Amino acid sequence: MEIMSLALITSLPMPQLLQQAEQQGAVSALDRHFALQLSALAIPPQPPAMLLLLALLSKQLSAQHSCLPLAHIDADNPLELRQQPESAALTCRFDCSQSQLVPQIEQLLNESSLVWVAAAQTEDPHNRPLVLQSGRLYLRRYWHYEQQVASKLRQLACDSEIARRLDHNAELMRSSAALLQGLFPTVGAAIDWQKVAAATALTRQLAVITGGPGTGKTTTVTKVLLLLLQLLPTLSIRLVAPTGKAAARLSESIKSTKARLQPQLNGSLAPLQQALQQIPEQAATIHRLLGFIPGDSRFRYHHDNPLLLDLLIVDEASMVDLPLMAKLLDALPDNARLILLGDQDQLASVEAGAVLADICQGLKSGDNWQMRYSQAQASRLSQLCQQQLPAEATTSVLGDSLCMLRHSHRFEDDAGIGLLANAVNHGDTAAITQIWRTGYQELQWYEHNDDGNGLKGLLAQCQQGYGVYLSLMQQHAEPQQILAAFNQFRVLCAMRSGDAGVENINLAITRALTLTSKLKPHSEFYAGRPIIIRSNDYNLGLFNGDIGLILPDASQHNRLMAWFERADGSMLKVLPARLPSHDTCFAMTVHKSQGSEFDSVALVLPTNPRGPQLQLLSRELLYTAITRAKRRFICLGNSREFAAASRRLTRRASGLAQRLWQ
Ligand SMILES: Nc1ncnc2c1ncn2[C@@H]1O[C@H](COP(=O)(O)OP(=O)(O)OP(=O)(O)O)[C@@H](O)[C@H]1O
Repeated sequence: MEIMSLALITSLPMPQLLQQAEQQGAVSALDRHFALQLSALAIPPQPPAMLLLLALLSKQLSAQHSCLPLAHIDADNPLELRQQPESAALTCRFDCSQSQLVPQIEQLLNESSLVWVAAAQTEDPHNRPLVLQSGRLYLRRYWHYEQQVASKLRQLACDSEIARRLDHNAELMRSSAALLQGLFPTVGAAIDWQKVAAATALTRQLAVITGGPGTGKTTTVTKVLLLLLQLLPTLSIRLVAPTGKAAARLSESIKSTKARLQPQLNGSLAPLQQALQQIPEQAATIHRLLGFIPGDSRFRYHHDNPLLLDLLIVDEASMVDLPLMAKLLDALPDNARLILLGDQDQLASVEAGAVLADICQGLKSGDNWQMRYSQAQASRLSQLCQQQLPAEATTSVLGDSLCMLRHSHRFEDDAGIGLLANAVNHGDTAAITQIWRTGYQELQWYEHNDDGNGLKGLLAQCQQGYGVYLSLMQQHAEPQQILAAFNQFRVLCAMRSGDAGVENINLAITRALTLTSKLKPHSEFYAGRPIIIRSNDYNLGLFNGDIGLILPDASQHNRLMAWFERADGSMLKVLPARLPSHDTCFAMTVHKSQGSEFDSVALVLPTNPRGPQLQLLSRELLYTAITRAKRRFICLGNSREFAAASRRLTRRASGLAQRLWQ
C-alpha cells in the first residue's frame, strides 16, 4: 500500500489505478485519457490527487452535470470502486475525514497551475483549463456558459418599458386591466395564474412561464402576444423550440389557439382583431434561428452580430441545454424581450445542464412551489389582474419574472393520466399503487412475469396501435395521412439496450407486426418501416430525432422513399440510401420523445433493473413518459420498481441556481 502525498491512499499508482477503474466501469476511457492528458500539460507535474479529480470531473460531464461539486466526493471511495472478491483489493481513498475533504481539495486546487480560482476577477488572464468557484470544479468552457446564462438572465429580469408606463399612467393601467379581464374572465376568488402569467410577461423583459402539459402555456402566450401587439404594433416576434418536432407542435398550437380566440374577440376585445392577424404562426428550431454553420459549433448570430428581433419566445425550454442557452442568450439583443415556456418537472436536456429547472429552483419550497414576487411587482400584478397577489421575501430579481401554471385543462382532475402524473411528481407511492389498482380506462398496466404474458399483452397493444397506419398504407393513403396515423401511438423505453431496451423491443414489435401480415420486413428498407434520424444532415434538412416512414412513392412507380413532415407541414422525401445514420423507431427512448405527444403511449421498463439502470429510472423519466400521452398510457414493468422510481429524483450538478438566486 503506497501513501501518496496530499492525503490520498491508493493500492496502485494513479495511472494504473485509473486503468483498473476503467476495466471495472467506474470511469470511461475518455475520463482516463482526459485526466492523463490534461495533467501532462501542467508544469510543475501534478500530484496523483489531481489526476483523480480530473477523472472525476470528466465523469461528471459525461453524466450531463455542468461541474463537480467537491462536497459530493466520497472521501472513502471517490471513484466508487466495487470490491471484487476475485481480484486484489483496489483501494483509492483520501486519508482524511469527510468533513476535512473539501478544504483539503480546495487547497490542492488553489496550488495547481491548471486551476483558476474565480473570485472578484471576471476573467482568467491565463486562460487556465479549470475553474474553481464556490466549491465547484468546472471545465472553463462550462463555467463560462453558466456565467453567461446567469448574467444575461439577471440582466433581462427587469421591468419592461410597459411596466414603467403602467406605473405612471393610471388610464393605461385601467385599460390594460380591462383587456386582461376580457381575455381571462376570472370567476371566483381563486387566483387565475394564466392571467398573472400574462401580466408578468407584459411587465417584465424576461418572463418564464412553466407548467405541465395542458396547463395553458400556449394559450396564455398567444393572449400575451395580443396585448403586446396592441401596445407595440411594430414588435418583431420570433417563435422557436429546441427540435423540429417541438417547433412544428408550437406552430400548430399557436395556429389553433388563434382560431379558437378569433370568435371571442368581440365587444371590448374587438380592437384586438388586428393584433391577432399579426401573431406569427411559424416556429423554427433554435439552431435555425441562430444560423448554424455546418461543421462548426459556432453560429452566425452572436453577441457581435445579434438577432434582429424584439421578442423571442422559446417553447420546450426544459430541453435546451446549457451551451445552447448560453449561445441563444448571447445572440439576443440587449433590449429584446424573452419568454421561456416549458415544464420544469420534465427530464432535463440530453446534453449538459438543467437550465429551466435551475431557473425555477428558487420557487421550490419543500415538495411545493411558491411564487416570489417583490412588493412592487405584487402590487402591480394585483392592479393589473384585479386579484390580490401576496409579496414574498425574495432574494433575486428573477422572482418577479416567473409564473407557474398548475391546473391542467387537458386532463380532467379525476382522469387517470393526470392523477398518475401528479402522484409520480410527488413521489406518492401509495397513490401510485392505488391508481393502478383502480383500473382507469385510460391506463393499462402489464406486469413483467416469467410466463411472458406481460410482454405478450404489450405486443397485442402494439398490433392494435400500429395497425391503424399499416391499414392506411395497405389502402394506399397519402404519406402524410399515414405518418399522422403512425404518430398517434408510440412505444417508449427507458433505455437503448438491455432486455427491455429500444433495440430488443423494436425487434419484438417488428415480429409481432409481421405476424399480422401487414408488415413484410424482407429487406433493410421495407414499406412501413419507421425510422428515427440519429445525426444532423444539413444538406438534406434532416436532424437528429426526426421521425419518418419508408413508404412507396406513387409518383415514381411505387419506389420506396423515406417520408418526413417538415416543421411547416410540407412533406420531405428522401431516397433511403441517402439517409444519414438512423434506427428503426417502433420504440424510442423517453429522452428522444421529449417535445412530442401521442394519443397513446406504451412505456416499457426493464424487467429487473440494477446498478446504473436504476439511476436512469427516475421520477422525471416516468413523468415525461406519462405526459407524452394525451388519451391512453400503457406500461409494462415491475410495479414495485415503478413506485420506487417515482422517489428517485435526478439533480444535475450546476452552480446556475445559486448564481441566479443568491
Ligand atoms: N383557462 C382555460 N380554460 C379552459 N380551457 C383552457 C384554458 N387554458 C387552456 N385551455 C385548453 O387546454 C388545452 C391546452 O392548452 P395549451 O395548449 O395552451 O396548453 P400547453 O400548456 O401549451 O400544453 P402543452 O404542454 O401540451 O403544449 C387547450 O385545448 C386549451 O384550449
